[in-house]
Amino acid sequence: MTTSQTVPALGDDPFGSEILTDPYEFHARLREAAPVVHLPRYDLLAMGRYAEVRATLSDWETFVSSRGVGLSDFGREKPWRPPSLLLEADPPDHTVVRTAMNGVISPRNVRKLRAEFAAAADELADTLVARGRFDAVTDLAEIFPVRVFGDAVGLPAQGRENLLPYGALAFNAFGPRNQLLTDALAKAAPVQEWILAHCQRDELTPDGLGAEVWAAADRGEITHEQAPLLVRSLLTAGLDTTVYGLGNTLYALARHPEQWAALHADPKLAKFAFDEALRWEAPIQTFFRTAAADAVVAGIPIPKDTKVVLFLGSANRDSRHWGDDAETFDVRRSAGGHVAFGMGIHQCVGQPIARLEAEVVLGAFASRAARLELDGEPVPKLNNTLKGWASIPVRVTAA
Ligand code: HEM
Ligand SMILES: C=Cc1ccc(C(=O)O)cc1
Repeated sequence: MTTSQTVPALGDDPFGSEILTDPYEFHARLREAAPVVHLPRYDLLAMGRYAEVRATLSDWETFVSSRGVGLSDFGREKPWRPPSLLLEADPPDHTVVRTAMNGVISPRNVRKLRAEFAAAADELADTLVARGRFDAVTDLAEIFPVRVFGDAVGLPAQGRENLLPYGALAFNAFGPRNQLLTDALAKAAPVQEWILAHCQRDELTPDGLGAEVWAAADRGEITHEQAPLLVRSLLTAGLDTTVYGLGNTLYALARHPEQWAALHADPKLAKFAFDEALRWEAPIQTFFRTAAADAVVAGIPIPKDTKVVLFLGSANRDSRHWGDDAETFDVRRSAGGHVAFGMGIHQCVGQPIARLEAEVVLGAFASRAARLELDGEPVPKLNNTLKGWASIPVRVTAA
């Protein structure tokens, strides 16, 4: 008897439109069924409970990333692009590159970004609060990160419209080759060309994070052949994630006016509101690992070469860890330990930048707007990996 014949099975398609739009009912059944569940549609083993997701993310030796962190097993299929030197690498190779990237996204380099990020946030908040009614995604969440992070990396102003489609392609590519991925691949060529061109030193400003990656190569921390791939990591992971993270945070706050009131009363809650929103609606819903050896999770055998899918969004709402009010959005909750940024050696290296963006944006709006409310039906934006919104009409009442 193989594991897939001994654990409960769920016939759902977690990459179908229904669950991508609203995953929470499926997550509840997944958590209830068992610590490890078989998804026969993709012949995957799935984990939806906090304890097992956290443990599997932390056990990088057994559950490896170098065979891909999506559905595709790089041990069996050619990746759609050269694998990431961070996300899709294991120690010791990963360790060297991650150490270099930790130096690029250092506290000192992030502190240097604060003034420009805050000025851009204040300018955007002044404009949008004066307007009174706007779209929290198209006027804010999709604008702010592209402006401030695009500048921080050192990209030219022209061509930035390639960034979000490239990220969407990369995140769709972690999933199955369904219509979402097929459509993204169909229009990928010009976008990929622009991205790869702008990983080169001479396309980046001399004082940005991209230049810092190339300077790490000059110091011998990484090779010059690796440098463009590391800049590609920044361009792949640094935009869509924060766009969805900001959008999801504003959605959560607009859906819970009493939570906005708490934030308006105390704008220092901004950091907590962001973490709680990431817990409550994780921008990245799933990541995969591959068992490099026979393993056991919660007493369940997981054979070597098995692909396991980890439902981060489900783990973040597991009442076994978060208590009976796990489904409640509460900015005063201590959401520390959530897995929206992952856990372990691959835990998000860009966290400090994502948090800085959220802190200055939420702080700028919280101090200017006494009320934030939905002003129409939000429209989901479907992606195999990312959960978030294409549009969130809101209206604000100036303080
Ligand atoms: C709200 C925003 C963000 C979210 C939710 C997020 C989420 C994540 C998650 C879940 C991982 C772990 C992947 C795994 O375990 O396989 C990760 C890794 C990573 N993130 Fe983020 N991220 C965000 C923002 C950023 C930003 C702004 C950057 C760039 C500055 C970035 C760069 C990276 C990189 C390079 C990795 C790979 C790290 C490694 O494998 O060692 N992320 N992120
Ligand atoms: C968290 C997502 C993510 C996507 C791509 C990369 C990369 O390309 O290195 C890293 C993280």
